[in-house]
Amino acid sequence: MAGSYFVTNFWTFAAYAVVLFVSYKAVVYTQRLFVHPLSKFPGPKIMAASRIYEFYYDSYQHGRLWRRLPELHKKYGAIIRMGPDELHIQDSEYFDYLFGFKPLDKWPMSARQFGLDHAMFGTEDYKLYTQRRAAFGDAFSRSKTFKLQPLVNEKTEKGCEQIRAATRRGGSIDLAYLYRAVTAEIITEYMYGQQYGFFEDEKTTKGLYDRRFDALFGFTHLGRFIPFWIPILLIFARSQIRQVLGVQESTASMVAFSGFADKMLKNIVDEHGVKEDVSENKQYKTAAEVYLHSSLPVHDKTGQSLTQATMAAWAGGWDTTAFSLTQTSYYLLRYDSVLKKLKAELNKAWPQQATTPTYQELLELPYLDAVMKESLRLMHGALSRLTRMNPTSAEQYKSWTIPPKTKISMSTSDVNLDKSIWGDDVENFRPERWLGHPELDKWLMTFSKGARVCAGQELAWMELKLIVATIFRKFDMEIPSEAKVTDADILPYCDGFTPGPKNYMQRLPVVPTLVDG
Ligand code: HEM
Repeated sequence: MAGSYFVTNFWTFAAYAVVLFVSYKAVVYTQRLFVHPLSKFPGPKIMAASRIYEFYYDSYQHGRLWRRLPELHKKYGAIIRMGPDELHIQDSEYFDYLFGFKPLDKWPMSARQFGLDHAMFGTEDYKLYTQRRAAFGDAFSRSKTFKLQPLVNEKTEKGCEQIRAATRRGGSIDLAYLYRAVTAEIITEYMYGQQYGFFEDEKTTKGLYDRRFDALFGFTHLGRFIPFWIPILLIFARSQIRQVLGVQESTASMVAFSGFADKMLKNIVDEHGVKEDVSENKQYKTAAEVYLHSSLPVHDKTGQSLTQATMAAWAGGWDTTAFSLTQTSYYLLRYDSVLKKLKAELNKAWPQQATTPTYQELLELPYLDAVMKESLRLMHGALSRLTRMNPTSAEQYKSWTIPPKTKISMSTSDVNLDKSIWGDDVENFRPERWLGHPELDKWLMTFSKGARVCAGQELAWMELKLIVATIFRKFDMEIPSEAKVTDADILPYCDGFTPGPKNYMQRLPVVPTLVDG
């Protein structure tokens, strides 16, 4: 008797709960659609009511919202309501304005999407952000970057040695992997003062940029819906799921690297100590040391805070650059006329390949510059929309007044693919469009803009030019037809914040031969 009483009551309670939940949701959706301060803004009703549309395109379809948004703009205009509290604007002039030096916050959900609350990337508040950015001092400045040229050359030479080995055995080598090893070694040594062994451990290196596992579970985008889960997932569930699925150990190597970073940081702290005083005026070797000797409070320079701050800058500093290097090499090997022009310019500027050109010399080469800019334009930097929020005042976009606390998002890809700037062949790789047009530089948004512009862009530029010039001056290469490399292996397709190709992991096998002279 007591059992059936309990069951009856359970179902009554469950029915009430469902009715209550549905009524609550109906009230919320009605409020969002008809009473909300953003209800007058155009856009699909489903996006105004909930974030399910975003979830479908980004988590379920593995990062495809970035390609859907331009279609929505075509239908609804330059400003659309793309979430209950979010507006997305497609207007290159306005990008320049909003992402300039306005003291705006970042939307908390996008700031925390990788669980890096203590890093620059994860900092919402504008003031705190500028303090954390200042903590890296001149570590990523142009003048400091110039001093890193021997480091870049040394790691590039290590890469060349691997290509030479491939020529000796008459086989192929995967440039996508090789570039990751080069850029990861550069940023690891510059950040932590030690090598990790990316060249020696191909499996680990590939594990770091293999996005299949993340795509399967939609990790990158889940972080924008449930950010507090991400650190926990990364530390525990990831390795559990990996074991259950029998996925290769290399997919967990980010965790392994984190352990390595902690050890390096401990060494640095033991050696230098953590000080709040920056007046010492000392030449610090690594970016982590610069950070440690900043005026940030001690709690920002110890434990998880220190690991996150340095790991975030480290993580932003190699796959991005290597993705762009791989994409550039693919374009060069696909467009013979572009390759010939570049080689002619390099051969003239650098007649003896046994010598090493300086970065300053490479800066004088217009065609190299045009090739790199064109490849970066089509790479976009971040495929995810970037967000800003004014916590206290309204923002104005044309006749639209945007209430305070509204998330305003914009996409670098919208500017990089704006036909009114680049012309109708905007999707094509055509370096010539840059020649004699310095006014176009302002529209290259791949490193974003203003106060939160990519901190490492000077280092990225130096790596891109030195590595491409060196590899293409010293080697001829071709993509073996049996490797069946297509755009799906190389070009930006999935938004994993930074770009990923359709097949989740870049690969570019090439058969190299040595160039004479
Ligand atoms: C081709 C190479 C690169 C591209 C396309 C790129 C692109 C970007 C973009 C678009 C952002 C802005 C993200 C945002 O607004 O949330 C960013 C931020 C950042 N980048 Fe890069 N990056 C590159 C290389 C590097 C390198 C070599 C470093 C070296 C340390 C680096 C360090 C950072 C850091 C620390 C941030 C965070 C700044 C912040 O959150 O405000 N990046 N990068």
